[in-house]
Amino acid sequence: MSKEINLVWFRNDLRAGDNPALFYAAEQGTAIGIYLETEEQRKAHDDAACKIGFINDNVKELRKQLNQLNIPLHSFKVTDYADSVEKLEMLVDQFNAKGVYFNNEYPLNEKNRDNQAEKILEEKGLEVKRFDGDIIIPPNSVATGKGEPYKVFTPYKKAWIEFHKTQGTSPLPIPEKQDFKIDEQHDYDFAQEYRDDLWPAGEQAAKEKLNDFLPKAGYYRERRDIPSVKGTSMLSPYLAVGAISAKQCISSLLEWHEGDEEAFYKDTWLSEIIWREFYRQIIIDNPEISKHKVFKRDAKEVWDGEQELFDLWSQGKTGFPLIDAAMRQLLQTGWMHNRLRMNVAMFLNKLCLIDWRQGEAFFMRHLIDGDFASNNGGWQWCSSTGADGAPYFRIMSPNTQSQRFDPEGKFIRKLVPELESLSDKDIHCPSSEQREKLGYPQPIIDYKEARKRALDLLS
Ligand SMILES: Cc1cc2nc3c(=O)[nH]c(=O)nc-3n(C[C@H](O)[C@H](O)[C@H](O)COP(=O)(O)OP(=O)(O)OC[C@H]3O[C@@H](n4cnc5c(N)ncnc54)[C@H](O)[C@@H]3O)c2cc1C
Repeated sequence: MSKEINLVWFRNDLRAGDNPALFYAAEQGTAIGIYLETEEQRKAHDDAACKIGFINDNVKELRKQLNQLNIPLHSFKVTDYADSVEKLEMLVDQFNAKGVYFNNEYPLNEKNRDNQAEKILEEKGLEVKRFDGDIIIPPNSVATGKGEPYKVFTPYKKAWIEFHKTQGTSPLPIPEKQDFKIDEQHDYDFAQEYRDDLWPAGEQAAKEKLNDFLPKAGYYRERRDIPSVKGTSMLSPYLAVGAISAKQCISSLLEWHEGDEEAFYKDTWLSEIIWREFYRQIIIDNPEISKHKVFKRDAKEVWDGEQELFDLWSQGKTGFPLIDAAMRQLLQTGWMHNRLRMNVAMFLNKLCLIDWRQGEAFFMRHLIDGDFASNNGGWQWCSSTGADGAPYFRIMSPNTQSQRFDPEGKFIRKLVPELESLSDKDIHCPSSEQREKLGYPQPIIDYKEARKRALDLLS
């Protein structure tokens, strides 16, 4: 007797390992993979061309991986989320499927799309199964003593760890090879350019990146703030498209700690993965964030800076070497170091008084790891409007940060070559004459004045 067909609707979970929707669909019957590229929705969400290109290649790598298990993967172009639900309905009929399996996505548009798909498919008599593959502990697993969602990271992290101890860390394996003959597979190619030398696509490549990083995990705490050093994992693009799961990452981290749970739960890198979980829980609890609202309802929003400042910031022409180096890193690679993301965000928002939402959208349009929850969380943290955000008076000084985290100007020299010849001291803040001689812009703001203005407005 032939097994029932279940469609697996892939979205930001482009992997075969630790993929609950795929695993259980295959366990229950014959799995057929579907990927729907929503062109218009991507524009509406400001997704970067480099991220779209990376997704395209990850879909192709996933197809290769699945085909070895006799699981086909059909990819199609649709316009928006409403269209993707209609397409799914058609595919269900075409494949005579009994069920549709997928892993939840948490931003509001995606949640609405999924609820709509579930309703329509269930009305057609299909079995719809939803899983949580993008988060390690299921949504709403932890709450404060009053039963409310956490708004502050440290107690959230503590509760997260306690919950996690009861849950275990084993990721799901890849499904067993199925008995199915693949005929033709529909392929929609939406290739775009991205730095595939830095981020080769696929789950295998993601695992190799993780394995390169783990031996250095012991130095993460001391190196993670130095942009000239490869001190962080650079796994964010893979996590954003789901080529690797956060659970797979931390299970390897526990192995690296040789199963020593005490050391594992104290690990700084684990803490960063928990920040990712925290921001996901924040958008689950606060759907209005997906509609561009601030988390802290009483936060002051005083953003009336000149648009020209935004334009110069976005081109890496602020006259502040560290800020310009950071923005050029983003424009050239699609990625920016975390310390620099904080610096450029505070610079734009607090010192230039530009609405953080403009910076948030610019980041999405250029980041290969663009992720709504983490990006919004990061921007609202920096602008002091977010959950457990920086206090309003915390404004990073670009020159002090530059001296502290790039003391010899190694990072600046690489990204702002016109300053290469300057001494380690001068490179952080060249004199007016040096700027003129080297063709480097004068500072677009006076730091001290801008800082004072921000403090007056925000206090
Ligand atoms: C203004 C701003 C915008 C940001 N936008 C994004 C974004 O769009 N996408 C994104 O993935 N991260 C974003 N971050 C968080 C962080 O900068 C990146 O995750 C990190 O730089 C990625 O590099 P990595 O993979 O080497 O990180 P590692 O230091 O190796 O950390 C491992 C993983 O933990 C997660 N992580 C680390 N730091 C954070 C953090 N502060 N918040 C949430 N998750 C974190 C990421 O998934 C990361 O890949 C933003 C931060 C700020 C301040």
